[in-house]
Amino acid sequence: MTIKFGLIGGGVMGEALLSRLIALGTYQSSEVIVSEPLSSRLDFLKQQYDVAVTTDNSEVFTQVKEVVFLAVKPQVFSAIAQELASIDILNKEHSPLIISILAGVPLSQLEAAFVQLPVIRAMPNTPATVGAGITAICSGAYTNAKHHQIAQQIFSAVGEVVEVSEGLMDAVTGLSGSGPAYVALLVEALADGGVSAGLPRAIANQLALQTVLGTAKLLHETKMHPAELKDRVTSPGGTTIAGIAKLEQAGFRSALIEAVKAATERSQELGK
Ligand SMILES: NC(=O)C1=CN([C@@H]2O[C@H](COP(=O)(O)OP(=O)(O)OC[C@H]3O[C@@H](n4cnc5c(N)ncnc54)[C@H](OP(=O)(O)O)[C@@H]3O)[C@@H](O)[C@H]2O)C=CC1
Ligand SMILES: O=C(O)[C@@H]1CCC=N1
Repeated sequence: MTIKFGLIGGGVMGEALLSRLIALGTYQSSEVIVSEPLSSRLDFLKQQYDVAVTTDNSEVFTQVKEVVFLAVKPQVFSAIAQELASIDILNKEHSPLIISILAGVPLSQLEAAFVQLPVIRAMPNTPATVGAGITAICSGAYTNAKHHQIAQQIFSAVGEVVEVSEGLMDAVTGLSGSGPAYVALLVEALADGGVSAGLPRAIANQLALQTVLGTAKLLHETKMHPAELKDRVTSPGGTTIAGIAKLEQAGFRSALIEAVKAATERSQELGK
């Protein structure tokens, strides 16, 4: 069987993508190879997804025909680029498409490492695990319509896809890439508030989670502006405006704006 998809870095995001791609049949298990340094992790991925595994990244490059998917930390990118510099990828019969989800690492660095290869930089997020992610993609100089279609197919398997210019990728990282952590914090804090107000923990967790899920669904399905929804919930002299006044006093909106900006700046730093 031809190896079509090679994953370098089978950590949180690598596995999230892998699990969906196999579950949806985008790639068969027998068409996938995963490279990871930790043998216990490799054993797990092999057992869970029935894919070929290796500790040698160069094996991925020499075997893969369609896509090499980079899902390592940005901090190890230069080591990997050096490791692969000696491999004659260009002289392979089929040059693979390189897809990188590394925060911050720009197309210029990727294209310097994978000379004349088609490269797509992408930023997915963890809801990809359940098919509810959103991924922004931007394409390098050597990509064509076919590469574009492959990337669209891969990321559509895990949620929505948007195309942006590369200059916006760090901002995407600060918002939707990191965003699931902000929302998780929100859910946890809402539940804590409920417990503080006397609710049993399990009920508070359920109320908090379904409130966030339901609100997101309502906004998504009706396309209502968030400000309009806020106005609809806020009865004059009622409970919600009392809660909102406290949030404004604590700088809730400002904290979120600053969080997205700080994460964007950190993404920019990771690319230097
Ligand atoms: N987590 C997220 O929500 C998102 C992450 N990203 C990006 O995805 C990438 C991966 O992040 P994440 O999955 O969270 O990180 P993880 O640490 O979970 O995954 C990275 C994996 O790469 C492995 N690895 C380390 N060195 C090498 C190497 N030389 N060759 C092959 N594999 C190696 C690690 O193994 P070991 O643990 O043994 O070191 C680990 O399993 C990052 O670049 C991040 O910016 C993008 C969008 C969202
Ligand atoms: O925290 C990080 O650096 C990665 C990138 C986006 C989400 N997680």
